[in-house]
Amino acid sequence: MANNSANGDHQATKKPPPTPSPLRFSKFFQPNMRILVTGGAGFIGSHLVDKLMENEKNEVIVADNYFTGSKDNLKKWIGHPRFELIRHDVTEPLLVEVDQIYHLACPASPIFYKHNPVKTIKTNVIGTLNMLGLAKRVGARILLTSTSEVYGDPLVHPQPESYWGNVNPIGVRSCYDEGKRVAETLMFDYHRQHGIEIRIARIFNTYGPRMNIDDGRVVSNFIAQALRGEPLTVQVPGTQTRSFCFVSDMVNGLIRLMEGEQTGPINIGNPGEFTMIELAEMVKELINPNVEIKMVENTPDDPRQRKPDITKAKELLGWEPKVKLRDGLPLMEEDFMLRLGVSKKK
Ligand SMILES: NC(=O)c1ccc[n+]([C@@H]2O[C@H](COP(=O)([O-])OP(=O)(O)OC[C@H]3O[C@@H](n4cnc5c(N)ncnc54)[C@H](O)[C@@H]3O)[C@@H](O)[C@H]2O)c1
Ligand SMILES: O=C(O)[C@H]1O[C@H](OP(=O)(O)OP(=O)(O)OC[C@H]2O[C@@H](n3ccc(=O)[nH]c3=O)[C@H](O)[C@@H]2O)[C@H](O)[C@@H](O)[C@@H]1O
Repeated sequence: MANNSANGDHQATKKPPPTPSPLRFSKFFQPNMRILVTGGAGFIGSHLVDKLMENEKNEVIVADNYFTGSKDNLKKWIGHPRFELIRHDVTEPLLVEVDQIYHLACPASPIFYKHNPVKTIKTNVIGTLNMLGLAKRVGARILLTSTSEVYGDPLVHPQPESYWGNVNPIGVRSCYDEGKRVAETLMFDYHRQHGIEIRIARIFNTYGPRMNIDDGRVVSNFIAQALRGEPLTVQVPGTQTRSFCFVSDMVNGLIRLMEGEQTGPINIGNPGEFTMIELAEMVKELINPNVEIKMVENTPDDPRQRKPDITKAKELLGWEPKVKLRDGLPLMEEDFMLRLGVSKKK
């Protein structure tokens, strides 16, 4: 494992953070916490918005270009006095007055981020630069949703935050992996150079209701296939592993990180590790025992194993996931059946 002293030291910035709006300290006017969620119309973002809106002291602004997200995910909040939805691409500057920024905007599914790789890089680099510029101007705290893909095809297992990763810089996944690595670099440079309050979450595979049907990610693919009675497509060799975190656990982890004192990066994920064959067998057992499991071709640079070391999240945030994969998968079923217009096949 590479020695990564930088991971521990970056709290010690000399510069004071920029001053938040004077209203924050007003004696007579107590404003709500104004929170920007970029990518809030997407899968994780919309669940995060639901949770943030539960707190009556929060005002939530979502900025999203709807590339992989949808207004449907937010329909219960449209028209709510504490909620605003802006069609906006983060590669363009955004002028809003906020206290916190959850910066999620970025396609997450490999088929979407590979669809227009140059745009994916721009979203990660220029988009993060713009959101950091906004954080600097208004004195907001900013949280980046980075990814376990910064570890690439990891040579250390499970992956602690101190591991620097094994990433192909010129492969078809690089627009995402390297884009997020640059986004992390930008976060720390703004922190050290300008005193911005930053938080970095390294998210491991997350699943749950509202994932795009057929967006190519393995859990949504298998559930949709099982409900349609189609074969579950396990990409070879099938022994590659992933660790799957239910979305409600993820959202709690992100909020804890934002509210705490740690910059991160901190792994947020569920350490339960499964091969893709094991996942297919579980979906078959729980959703539709009549479907076949079919081996199909894989895509280049697919990481062979992935499992978070969540010691830091446990110790520093007091966070750990609660929902086991076996309990989480059935929680997606109803949402997928409704959207697919099918009933359970048994
Ligand atoms: N879901 C996972 O397993 C996972 C794992 C690691 C990291 N993440 C990160 O978490 C975040 C959310 O992931 P998700 O699974 O909800 O994905 P998602 O694709 O459902 O959501 C991403 C959202 O960002 C929006 N978006 C994309 N490009 C944009 C742009 N240029 N300007 C404005 N909006 C833009 C999309 O329209 C969508 O609403 C992403 O940053 C992703 O990299 C997710
Ligand atoms: O956790 C992460 O950091 C990243 O996880 C995902 O990346 P990946 O793990 O490759 O996600 P999937 O596309 O769901 O693939 C997982 C595994 O399932 C396999 N797979 C996928 C789809 C399928 O139909 N069958 C199948 O066996 C793939 O070969 C791969 O080994 C996404 O790239 C990002 O959302 C996220 O940043």
